[in-house]
Amino acid sequence: MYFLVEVALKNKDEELNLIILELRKSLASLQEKLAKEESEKKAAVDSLAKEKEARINTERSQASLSEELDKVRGELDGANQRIASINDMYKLLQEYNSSLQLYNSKLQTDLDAAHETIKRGEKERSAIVENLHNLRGQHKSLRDQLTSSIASQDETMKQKDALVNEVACLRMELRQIRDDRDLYQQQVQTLTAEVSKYKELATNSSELEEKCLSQGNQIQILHDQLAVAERKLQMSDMSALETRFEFEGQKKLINELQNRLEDAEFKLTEGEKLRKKLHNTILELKGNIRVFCRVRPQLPDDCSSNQGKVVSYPTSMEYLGRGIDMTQNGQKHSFTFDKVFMPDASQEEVFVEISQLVQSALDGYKVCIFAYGQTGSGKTYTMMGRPGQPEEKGLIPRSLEQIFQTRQALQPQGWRYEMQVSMLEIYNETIRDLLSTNRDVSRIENGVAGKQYTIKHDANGNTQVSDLTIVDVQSSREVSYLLDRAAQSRSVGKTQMNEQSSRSHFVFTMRITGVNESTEQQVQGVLNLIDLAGSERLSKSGSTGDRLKETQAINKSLSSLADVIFALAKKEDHVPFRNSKLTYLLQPCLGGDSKTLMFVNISPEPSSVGESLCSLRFAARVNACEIGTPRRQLNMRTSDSRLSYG
Ligand SMILES: Nc1ncnc2c1ncn2[C@@H]1O[C@H](COP(=O)(O)OP(=O)(O)OP(=O)(O)O)[C@@H](O)[C@H]1O
Repeated sequence: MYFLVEVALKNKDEELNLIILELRKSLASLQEKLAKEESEKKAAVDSLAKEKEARINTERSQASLSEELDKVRGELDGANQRIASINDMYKLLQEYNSSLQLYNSKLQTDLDAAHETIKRGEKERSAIVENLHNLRGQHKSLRDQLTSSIASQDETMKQKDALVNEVACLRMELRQIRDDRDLYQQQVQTLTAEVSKYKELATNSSELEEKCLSQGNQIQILHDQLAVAERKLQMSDMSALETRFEFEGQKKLINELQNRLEDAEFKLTEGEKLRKKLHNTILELKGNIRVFCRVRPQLPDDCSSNQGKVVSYPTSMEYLGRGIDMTQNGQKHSFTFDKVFMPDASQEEVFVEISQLVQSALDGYKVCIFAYGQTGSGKTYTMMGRPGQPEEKGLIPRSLEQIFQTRQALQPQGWRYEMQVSMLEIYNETIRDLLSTNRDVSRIENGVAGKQYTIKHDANGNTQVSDLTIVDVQSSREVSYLLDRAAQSRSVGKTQMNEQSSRSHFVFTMRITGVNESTEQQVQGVLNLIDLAGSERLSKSGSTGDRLKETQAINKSLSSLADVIFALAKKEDHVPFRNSKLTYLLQPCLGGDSKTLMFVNISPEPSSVGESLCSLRFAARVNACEIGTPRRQLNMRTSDSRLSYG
């Protein structure tokens, strides 16, 4: 029993040991699990802490993101607004673009039409010229016919006179004969009475009968002669009448031909005017700087040379009035410009060619005319003319007269114009105000510069020179007075500083503001007339000291002008306008939307042929320079604006 209990206990003990073992195992695994879970829990707590931190960070960043979002939203709204305004602007630009395209195509059609009209004009002109030639031929032959008919009429008249004389003689003879006849008839009557008396007395006298017979025959002959003379007289009257009719007819024909000739000549001049106008329009559309060349006549002071003539002009129709040939060392160099004025061209003829350009300053364009050429080639003569000789007034006084006359003529159409002028010179790269009442301020004393004038361009392409004297003017007489004052101001400089007027660039500016009182339109035009200093090489001028400095300054500004022209011609991105005062001042005229014309003045002297060739080559480059289409400054009435250059 005890054994059994012991076995049972042993079994139980084993069982319990097994259970304990199992429990231990499970405890170990539980402990392991617990440790794992604890580590997991720790990790979870860590991660929870991290998450919490992350959440806080996220919340923070969410808050900042919300802020940013708000900001971005604000910016987005702004951007949306900007996009809307850009869209509006885009639309506007598109509209503008399409209107520009329309305008462009209109201009193109205008250009084509202008070309067509020119072609037509040219054709008409040549037809008219041919017609005129034929008419002249007809006119000449008719004139010949007329002279021969006049001669034949004279002859006939003479014949008629002779016949009239003859008839008068015959009439006298006839009268005589008639008297004789009457006498004879009386005699015959008395004789017949006697015969009858004698017959009555029955005595026939055969002698008396014969006499009577012969006298009757004589009377018959005289009657016949009279009839013949009367017929002749009638015939000569008729032929004189015919000649008179013919003469009247030819006179009518000649009058008619003369009228046709005048008509054709009028048409020819009108056609020529139209051609010029269209040519100008084409040039404006092309946007080139126009160049006129003027050759001055030989002067008594010119040193005569045995080299012969160096300047000649082509006579072919194509180049007539536009071509010039310069011969150097036997080699001919040919140039073509918009117009070439020969030495005999008068100031009036030259002005006629630029008057339309001057006119456009009143229409609201910026106009710039400048004269370029070597010293003594006639720049000042062209621009200012000869003082005290009204016939030889230059372009500046003539332009002013025209402007004031047109101002008067436009008054009935409601236009009121205001004019302001300024005059300056650029001497040794320094601006001098020629209308300043305090002359010393702009002068260089002992190498120390006086008042400094600065040039500024505004966004509208208008140029202003600070502190420059600007004078309101009402008549061309006032401007003439100011021109005289400016000339005096220059000549004062000349005596005090031993300089010559030609050693500086002279710039005359007139700003024209026009308002139409009925349409409220406003135009702003500018007229710049510039007499440049003479271009010459240092070697030729032989300058020293102050003169050398002047020549160097002139050469610098003129070569800057050339650089600007060449950069424009090559369409370079950078145009060095700022390299000299002159080019900076002229920037709107050279690089903008103004109508610009250059006179290249040439001396006919053989000793100047080198300088002349340089000037002509420069002018040819200028002529090829495209500066864009001129723009008219036209808007509705605004407040007053002060003078500017371009
Ligand atoms: N077309 C012309 N007809 C008659 N005389 C002329 C003509 N052109 C110039 N002259 C005369 O030639 C001389 C020199 O002319 P001008 O003074 O105009 O030259 P310039 O080019 O202005 O010289 P500078 O550069 O020295 O000022 C003057 O006596 C002038 O009267």
